[in-house]
Amino acid sequence: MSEAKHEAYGLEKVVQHAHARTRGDLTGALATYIPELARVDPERFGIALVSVGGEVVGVGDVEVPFTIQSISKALAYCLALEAAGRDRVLAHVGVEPSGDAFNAIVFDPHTNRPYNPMVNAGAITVSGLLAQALGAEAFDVLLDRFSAAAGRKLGFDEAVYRSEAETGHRNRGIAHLLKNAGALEADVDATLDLYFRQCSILVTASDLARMGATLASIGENPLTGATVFAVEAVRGTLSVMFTCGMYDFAGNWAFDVGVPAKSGVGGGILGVVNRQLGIGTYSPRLDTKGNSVRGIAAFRELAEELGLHIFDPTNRGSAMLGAFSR
Ligand SMILES: NC(=O)CC[C@H](N)C(=O)O
Repeated sequence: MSEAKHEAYGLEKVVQHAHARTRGDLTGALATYIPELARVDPERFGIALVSVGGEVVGVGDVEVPFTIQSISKALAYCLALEAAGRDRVLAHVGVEPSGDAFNAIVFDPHTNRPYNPMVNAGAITVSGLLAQALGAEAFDVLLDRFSAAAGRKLGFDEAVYRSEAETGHRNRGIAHLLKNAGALEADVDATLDLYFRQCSILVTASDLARMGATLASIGENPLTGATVFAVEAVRGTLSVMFTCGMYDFAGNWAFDVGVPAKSGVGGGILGVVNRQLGIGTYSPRLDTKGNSVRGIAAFRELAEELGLHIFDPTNRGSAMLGAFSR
């Protein structure tokens, strides 16, 4: 599409087209490791965009709540960089892509630390750092901060939390191995409790887009004006989202879509177009790596249509939204 045509169509039309072109892909499967995730409506599909100038576009099921799951890893890492400090966080969790599945039981052999905070081993270590730094208040602080990033008070799915806690033997195994390796200092049970709780926070595609916009505007929520995260923490978070956010699909994603992102097995993807846009998608059917099939397809379409790839010289996202006009 030419630039002129884009402007005539407007961003809403571009998003509508991305939704229409990708909604027919019914491949993939719901997560089934807990009954609550296997019960969600597989047809749901929403795409939401929020600019750093505060413009909002939503198409499809953008107000349907689902559990944030692994997308919490990105925001928890951002909070840990602040609460525990950069050096302490880096001493416990690396920043190298692992190339392994999200729940792999593998640590960096050079450091005996988890590879990065975007896979379970690293995220559990981050939850431990938060549990230590914030004590019994850790979950409340985390939920408040996630809520501030979304610009509204977020809820929590008690049933998902209970199921995660009851069935999370692999995560328990990982936590004990982290403790054995010295990467995890905090109490194993307190750490896992925080990890399972943070995975069970309820969000919508619109929330993810607003959270993304908060990261895109370097920590300030563009809709509320609140300063949610420190600049340094956002920089570190976006870096690991870019290199590790899509698990063992991260390289492919960086090549094709080219924006920092984080996915979760609840079906959400949060994407950040630096200094321009937050993008949130929801579609619960997952591919074999645990990423939303239609979410990936929608991001590919948007990246192509709007030139969102970090190295794409034809970026048109901000021009269309007037994102730099304020
Ligand atoms: N990839 C994910 O979203 C994984 C989250 C899930 N609760 C787990 O820890 O296994």
